[in-house]
Amino acid sequence: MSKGDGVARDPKEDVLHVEGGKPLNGTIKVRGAKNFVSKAMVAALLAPGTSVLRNVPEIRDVHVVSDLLRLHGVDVDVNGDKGVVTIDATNVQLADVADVDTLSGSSRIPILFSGPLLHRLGEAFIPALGGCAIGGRPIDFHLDTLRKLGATVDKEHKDGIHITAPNGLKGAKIHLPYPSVGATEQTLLAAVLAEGRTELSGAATEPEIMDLVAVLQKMGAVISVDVDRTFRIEGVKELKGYTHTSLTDRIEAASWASAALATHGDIFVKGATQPEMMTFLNVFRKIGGEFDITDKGIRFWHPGGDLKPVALETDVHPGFMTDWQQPLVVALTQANGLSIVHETVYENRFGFTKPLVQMGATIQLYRECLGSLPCRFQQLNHKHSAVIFGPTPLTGRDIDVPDLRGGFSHLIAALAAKGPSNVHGISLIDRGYADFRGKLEALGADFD
Ligand SMILES: CC(=O)N[C@H]1[C@@H](OP(=O)(O)OP(=O)(O)OC[C@H]2O[C@@H](n3ccc(=O)[nH]c3=O)[C@H](O)[C@@H]2O)O[C@H](CO)[C@@H](O)[C@@H]1O
Ligand SMILES: C=C(OP(=O)(O)O)C(=O)O
Repeated sequence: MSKGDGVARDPKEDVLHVEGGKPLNGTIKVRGAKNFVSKAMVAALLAPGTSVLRNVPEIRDVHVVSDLLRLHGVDVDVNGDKGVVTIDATNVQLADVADVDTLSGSSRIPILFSGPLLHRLGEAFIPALGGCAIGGRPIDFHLDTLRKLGATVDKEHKDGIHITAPNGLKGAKIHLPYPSVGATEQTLLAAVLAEGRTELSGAATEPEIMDLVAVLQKMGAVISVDVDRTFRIEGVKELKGYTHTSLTDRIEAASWASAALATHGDIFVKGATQPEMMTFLNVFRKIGGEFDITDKGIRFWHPGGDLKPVALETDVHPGFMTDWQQPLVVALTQANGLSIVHETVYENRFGFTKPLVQMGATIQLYRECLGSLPCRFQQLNHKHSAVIFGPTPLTGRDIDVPDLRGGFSHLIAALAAKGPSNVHGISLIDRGYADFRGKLEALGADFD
């Protein structure tokens, strides 16, 4: 994640002193998904009128998207306590590009404004994007999709990438070379109001995308989904505002589950739901973690004794999510034997393991695909496979948070380690983990 995200911080205060070695025990509540809520907020831009989103987490990405919407003349009210965001997109205007650029540095969401702005205003700018620095994160699929729908993309414009569609967008046949979450959402947000039919094959089908489809359907869109990753979108003439409750953040839930394993703890994650977490739960069980699913949430705990190693590959849904990988790797440092993790979604998502090694973990990175199938990164020289040998005691130290999930992983490592750690750049975690300090307190962590 870009550290230039427009939030001024005093480095001396942006640090957590952690006294590790204590199990995390207790109950916490997880709200809506970072990777859905931000997209649903952009969807509101498609329709004049008011949209209401519930179960919204108090994370920085929500504020970034709120401010971006406001820069476009949209009325946004965020009630953090209640977790309700109300958006009135009756008025929409083109924002000042420099202002958007200043804000957009911490998130990848601004690119998703393209379709709605093209429909409402006939033009859009794509600012410099942020998001976690875990790979090159190109936007070629997004631009190709917009071109196929009839937009003109000018990469030479003095203010950045300028997109226009003076004659509106028209339905098209689009195939994604890889099931990209963002490019699938880009297509949905652009095609719902395009003239005619759009067929999107090779699409991603993450639960957060399906919740976005639910929101769009509430707004008046006609979208069908086939089992073979094909979406069919019948363009409609207009949409209206929606009221919707976000699905739970399955990444945050899995992160706390990993924290329970790594610290020998017992955490009840209120709000966690089984269907979106099935793949994670299978792996959690294979490692030796215990869980109990109730109507209110899922309890995760370390039952004592040895944890078992696993071999896993990250993948698009319904595979094992890449965003689950980093926190789980910390737990795997405590499993008895060799675990193998093949990261197939991002080419550069193991940088966070270096501080873990300095804390005592044994983790070796490989350029080869150490999985059942070669991935897109085969022969590309990226260290995208990790072999973790455990159990290794971890010792506290000074750590610099590199990105959102890597940062949470370092926090877990510090909590599992013997002795004190200083985790620097801790506010990066606020982008995706609501009130993590309050939750740590509720779980009995020793920190200040
Ligand atoms: C805000 C948000 O929802 N972020 C999530 C979203 O990111 P995001 O939508 O950015 O991730 P994508 O699914 O698009 O990226 C997956 C892969 O496709 C590649 N790619 C993507 C677009 C493109 O135009 N060209 C291209 O080559 C990327 O470099 C990456 O290797 O999905 C990821 C995969 O589940 C998650 O890790 C992120 O947490
Ligand atoms: C990679 C992530 O997010 P983003 O796409 O916002 O950088 C994440 O949430 O782990």
